Amino acid sequence: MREHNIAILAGDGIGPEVMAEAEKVLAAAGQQFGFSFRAEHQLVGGAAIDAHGTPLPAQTLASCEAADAILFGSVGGPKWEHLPPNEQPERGSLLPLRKHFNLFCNLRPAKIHPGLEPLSYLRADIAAKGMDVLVVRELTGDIYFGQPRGREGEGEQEYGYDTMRYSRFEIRRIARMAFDAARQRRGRVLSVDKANVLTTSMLWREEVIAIAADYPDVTLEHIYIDNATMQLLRRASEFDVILCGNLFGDIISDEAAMITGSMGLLPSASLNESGFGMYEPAGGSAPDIAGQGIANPVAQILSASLMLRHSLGEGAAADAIDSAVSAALADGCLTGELLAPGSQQRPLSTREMGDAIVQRIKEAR
Ligand SMILES: NC(=O)C1=CN([C@@H]2O[C@H](COP(=O)(O)OP(=O)(O)OC[C@H]3O[C@@H](n4cnc5c(N)ncnc54)[C@H](O)[C@@H]3O)[C@@H](O)[C@H]2O)C=CC1
Ligand SMILES: CC(C)CC(=O)C(=O)O
Ligand SMILES: [Mg+2]
Repeated sequence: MREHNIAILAGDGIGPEVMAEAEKVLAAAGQQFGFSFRAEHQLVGGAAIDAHGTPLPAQTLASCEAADAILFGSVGGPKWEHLPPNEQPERGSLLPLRKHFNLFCNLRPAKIHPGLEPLSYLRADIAAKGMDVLVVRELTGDIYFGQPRGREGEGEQEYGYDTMRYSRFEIRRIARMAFDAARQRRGRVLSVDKANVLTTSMLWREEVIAIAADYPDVTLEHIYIDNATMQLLRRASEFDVILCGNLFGDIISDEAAMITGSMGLLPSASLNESGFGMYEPAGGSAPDIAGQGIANPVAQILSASLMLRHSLGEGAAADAIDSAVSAALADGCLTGELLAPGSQQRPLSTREMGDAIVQRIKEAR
């Protein structure tokens, strides 16, 4: 039997709740498709601060380094917001993990599944046309990592600053990922920038155009970020691959999630050049619903599916998970945030949603 070695970092808030369901689904898929896992569970983020005084303990990093892939939940929450910025869960664990493993390529696939249009926050006639986008977000550069950054001055004169920065190399590298992905899809790349204002974006646009020359079969268009957020609402069905820097990709992927129906539906894969990856929901630790057993586990489960596909060579099992998720949703298995206001339907708990997906994986063979 094939054995995969994975590091599981559930993190904070809803992280552990949805991770438990992803692990159940992985075990069921392994049983069906003849593989098993050696999983190391490690603390990260606020949970690691509470236990070890640091958001990314050496032991957690060592487990990740030894693993074939990392399955990540989410980190952060009000409990740790008083800490100095670099010691908080997000800047002290998530961003360093992305940088440490050079996970420059973040893939966020967002789709309105046929039949699930009513879940979308789009107007019905627009949702009816569907949406199937892949946000390709650069993940290790931009204003999230650029130096210098800081705070200086005092009183009313105190100011904060960050540096938006991209090298030609970084832009070309992520642009190639987007064009390659478009070749496997509908052959269209929409590059998002703010080249009417930002110097970084001017370089971004120049380099994306240069890379496009190697992909004559792919159509390239450019759009400013402000217009992109509104066009996505107006004509979501026309978008294919959306290529973005780190900041704009962060923003537009949350919008794409809500077009499918919920933050809790959007998975992501963060990959480096050798195909090593960390897999995590696009959303965060959702402190507003944590601890209630009501979070939607689908984004975590679909992230596990992306892990099987991109890092572990288990494409058939990934297909089975994706189909089971679609089938469960189509059968009306819905967690609370997916129900329309005033709906009389009983929402499924996190665990019941996981069970519904496991059941459909087992029935599929
Ligand atoms: N990758 C990560 O670890 C991320 C961490 N964060 C952190 O998470 C914390 C909360 O951030 P927010 O801005 O509130 O964003 P969030 O994504 O955690 O939550 C935004 C909204 O979406 C809902 N939501 C998110 N996931 C859901 C799920 N699986 N099922 C149902 N509803 C879901 C939440 O209940 C909330 O109403 C912050 O500390 C933030 O820094 C935020 C984004 C990503
Ligand atoms: C800490 C943030 C950069 C995480 C986030 O919002 C994301 O990756 O989508
Ligand atoms: Mg985000």
